Amino acid sequence: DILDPTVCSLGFHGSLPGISPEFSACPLPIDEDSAFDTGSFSPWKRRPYCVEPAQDDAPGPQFCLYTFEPFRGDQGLSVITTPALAASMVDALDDSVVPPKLRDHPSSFLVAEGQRSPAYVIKDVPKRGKGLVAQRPIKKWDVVLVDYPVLLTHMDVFGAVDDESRADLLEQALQQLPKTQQDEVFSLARSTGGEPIEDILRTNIFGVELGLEIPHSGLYPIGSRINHNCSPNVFWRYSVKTLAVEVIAMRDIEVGEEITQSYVPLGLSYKDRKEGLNNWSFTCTCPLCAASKSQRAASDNRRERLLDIYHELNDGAAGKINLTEPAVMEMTSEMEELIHDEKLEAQQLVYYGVVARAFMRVGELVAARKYVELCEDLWVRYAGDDQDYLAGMYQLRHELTEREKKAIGS
Ligand SMILES: C[S@@+](CC[C@H](N)C(=O)[O-])C[C@H]1O[C@@H](n2cnc3c(N)ncnc32)[C@H](O)[C@@H]1O
Repeated sequence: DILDPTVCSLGFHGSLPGISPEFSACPLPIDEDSAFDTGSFSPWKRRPYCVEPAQDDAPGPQFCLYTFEPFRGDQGLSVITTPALAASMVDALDDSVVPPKLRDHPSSFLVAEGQRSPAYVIKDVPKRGKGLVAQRPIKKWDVVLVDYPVLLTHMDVFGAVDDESRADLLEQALQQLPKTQQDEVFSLARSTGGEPIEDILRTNIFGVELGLEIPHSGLYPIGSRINHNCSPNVFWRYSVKTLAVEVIAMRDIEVGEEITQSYVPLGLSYKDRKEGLNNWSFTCTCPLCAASKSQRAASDNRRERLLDIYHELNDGAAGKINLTEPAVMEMTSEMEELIHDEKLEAQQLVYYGVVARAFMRVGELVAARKYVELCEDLWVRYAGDDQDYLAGMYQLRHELTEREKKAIGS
């Protein structure tokens, strides 16, 4: 569907050579030169400012700074990316793409005044600087907050652009934002020392995407206040169509409980988590990391066993080893218990998928259907309205339906 003119914001029509007239409604890439030649750089606030990648690197794309204002109420947004990707995200700047449920959320910048206050407060938490704490009970799957970025930066900018040009781009990117947002950014935590803007980014950015899964870093002023926990209670749901991050509860959260996410892949052992968190330059003080050595070792054992089960089910599903139906059932219930003990609810998503495939392999289609449905329900919740993420899931359902038809026919 890359040539569908109605989906400009997900394609790269602006950069396609010989663009035909029916696609002319799609935004074209704008860089410094084209903006100068045509005198137009709408919808951006100023003429883009562009830099080339460092000379030593293989020739790469030019990166430009674009600022849009007002964005989501009276906010601003600066984006450092390629001209083609900037053109591809123009639809996302329009408030009309934001679904009503996100506009009405108490934390949304677009919410009507006088709505209920957010479900969290930002306050000091011992040993972790500031953090988000629940100020009312939050139910599993509730949207805890909705946040929009102030700065999006193409990941290659951190490697391919020389230090001076990058510092220049980042400084201008912040200067072009409204003053209140600049103050907000400069009040964010710093952890690595060195040049302040880069330190703020290193401490607070999270990975998002623009265009067709092109990695960018996102600076989200409220989302970035959420501390890390090795058994987190929320996850981030990002939408490339709106640029919104929805923070969703993955279990019930009590009043006074800290709202936490995982900065590293879920389910890692203590040693691997520590290694992963090295990139963030802090020593984790979450309850699991702060637990006694023996408690940590017991948790590591459970996490390792969980991983073993995953591999065994996966190998069985792929036909690399022979599995029996009772073995799949036994591993499935052990898996459920381990996930519960380790508070790793978000992992059910991957485990249910592999359980479904393992049951299909041993010909237990009723159980396979149950886990496909459970898995599908979770995928929809994790992916939100973004159908693109669901393709793998639909493939699994399709395979099962074919197997069921064959079983009925035989
Ligand atoms: C994205 S910020 C989170 C918000 C930050 N605490 C604040 O005051 O704004 C990441 C920084 O928070 C602190 N932090 C987050 N999770 C932590 C944890 N589990 N243990 C210790 N420090 C943590 C670290 O200093 C880290 O560099």
